Amino acid sequence: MATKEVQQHGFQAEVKQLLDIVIHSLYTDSEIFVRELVSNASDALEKARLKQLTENDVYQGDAELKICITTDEENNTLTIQDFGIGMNRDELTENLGTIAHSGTKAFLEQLKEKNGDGGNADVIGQFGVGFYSAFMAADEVEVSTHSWDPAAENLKWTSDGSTGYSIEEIDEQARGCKMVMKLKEDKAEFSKADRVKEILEKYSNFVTFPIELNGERVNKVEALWLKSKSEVTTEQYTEFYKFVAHAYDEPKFTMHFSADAPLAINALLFVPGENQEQFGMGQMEAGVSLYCRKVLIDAKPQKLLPEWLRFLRGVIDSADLPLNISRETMQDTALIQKLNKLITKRFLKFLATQAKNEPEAYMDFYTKFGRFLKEGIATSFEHQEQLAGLIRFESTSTEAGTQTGFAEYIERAADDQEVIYFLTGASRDILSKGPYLEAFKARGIEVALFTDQVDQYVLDSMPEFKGKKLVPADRADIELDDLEAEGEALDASSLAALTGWMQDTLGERVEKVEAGKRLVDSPIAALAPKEAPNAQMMAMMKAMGQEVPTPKVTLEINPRSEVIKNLSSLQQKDNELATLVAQQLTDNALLAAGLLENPQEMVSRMNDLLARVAK
Ligand SMILES: Nc1ncnc2c1ncn2[C@@H]1O[C@H](COP(=O)(O)OP(=O)(O)OP(=O)(O)O)[C@@H](O)[C@H]1O
Repeated sequence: MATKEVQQHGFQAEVKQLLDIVIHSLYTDSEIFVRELVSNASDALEKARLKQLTENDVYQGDAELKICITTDEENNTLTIQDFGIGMNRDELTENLGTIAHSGTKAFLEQLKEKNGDGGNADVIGQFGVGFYSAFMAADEVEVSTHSWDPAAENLKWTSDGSTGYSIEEIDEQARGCKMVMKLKEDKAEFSKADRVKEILEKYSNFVTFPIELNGERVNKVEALWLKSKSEVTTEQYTEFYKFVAHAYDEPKFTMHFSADAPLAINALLFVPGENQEQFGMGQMEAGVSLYCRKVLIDAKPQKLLPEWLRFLRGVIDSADLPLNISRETMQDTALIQKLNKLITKRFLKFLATQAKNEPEAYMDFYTKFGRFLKEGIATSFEHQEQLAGLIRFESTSTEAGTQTGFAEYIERAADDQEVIYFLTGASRDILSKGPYLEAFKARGIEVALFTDQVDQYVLDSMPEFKGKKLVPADRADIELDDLEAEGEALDASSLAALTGWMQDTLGERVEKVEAGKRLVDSPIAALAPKEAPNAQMMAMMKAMGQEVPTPKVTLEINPRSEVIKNLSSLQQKDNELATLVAQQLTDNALLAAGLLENPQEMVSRMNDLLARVAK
């Protein structure tokens, strides 16, 4: 036959960078390349199985879905062959010449960030680098392949993992991929059957397809999720998690349950040990696969669970699903919606139990994954109440650093307290020093303190919890009981004169000035109107590039405060100085509320005031 053309290609720059890391500095544990390649083979087989269900014409449609591994000590090679989906020419270039998948990209970014402090090991532990890991053990890798598509060519991809690769057409190739690793001299261990068997048993026991090593079956196919809980050990769960999630950490929580009604479900779900989004690696992809009686329907179904549960990993198997369901039509079926609702409820109930029975583990989970629950509150009305019960926060009734929940808040509150008070801000310390809490403290009313940037947004989308309205403690319209306050107050007529004068003096700066009962120690507080966004919300809107007009506040003055009393008499004697003091008090109140727009003006006024005092 005629000689076939060999195409030469260069690697994308990122691939070169990755290969360099993989080959020179990455793993001491080079054995993991076997797992990476077997897991790719298993993915390819799952894709082939789906093609067989959905396509009329699949190349070698009756090929057995299995992985065959061969060791050759004499030639120092290891061969991993699958009869999966294979690759055509474009796919070879795309998949084995560039880095398109998120896992590896994220890995490179993390590495870039951490470079310099020598702390690569912890980053590396969290990722797999997929196919390219073959070059940890091999000088040269050959991938011979035929795609599922009958019209595709028989191809061979070859590379030494340095600058590029070649692709040539070959005569015959079974469907799937056959990877031949020409092992490095010092990696000859991987051409030994016993060594490879040991690795396969360690990592690939749960692979759902048969794995044969030199013709002998090595893995036990275990659909762990179909077993009963009592038959499964913690180690098995952990290994299974690592396999399905391509993870390297230990699961934080494992939820294994089955139900017969209203749907037949077997689910095995894991909360990972770490939240990858916390490492700034962009949004995670959904990671719970959908099976029907052990047959994979979709590895990453988008609507099987709400988006805010994208951190979950694992398997949901429902015998009620039609087997030949296609990905496109599956997403919106009533059945998927039912599964979604049912499993979400069940999982939230599971979390509530964890919170009760294992509060420490729950808090650790909450610290890492709490943002997802908040996202749920803001986007998923249906589960809001359940989610709200899982939210944790500090409050004026907890020690600094100790968190509580809404249910406990209600338990502690007086029977006639109809609402839940809260305050949002940058930190507990800042909130405690502000003017808003003192009125509540004086009356023994608990205020929940929220200090995460997203909290205001989240709380705005949650009007109540168990029938109790959520009320921000810095709003002007809060009515608190009268309190017998200590200290002599300014008399009524002076007070009326003072508020009137301040109102005129401050003009447009404020909505109104009034004497209030809520202040105990502070002379003055700026209260936001009921409907206005508060300071935290405004900061968030500004960060998102939105125009946010500063709301006009109501100033509440404390008639028992020394400054206020002095201001009242000063105003009679020295209107100019009194005006400076009133303006300054206003700025102080706005500053405490996080609403001060123009601090420069305040500084020059302060200097004026100081000059007068220091005379
Ligand atoms: N045995 C195979 N059969 C078919 N396609 C494969 C095979 N191995 C790899 N590929 C293709 O090459 C792509 C890149 O593989 P690689 O192992 O580098 O990353 P990945 O498996 O997508 O991601 P990761 O390993 O980070 O989870 C795969 O997404 C897949 O499309």
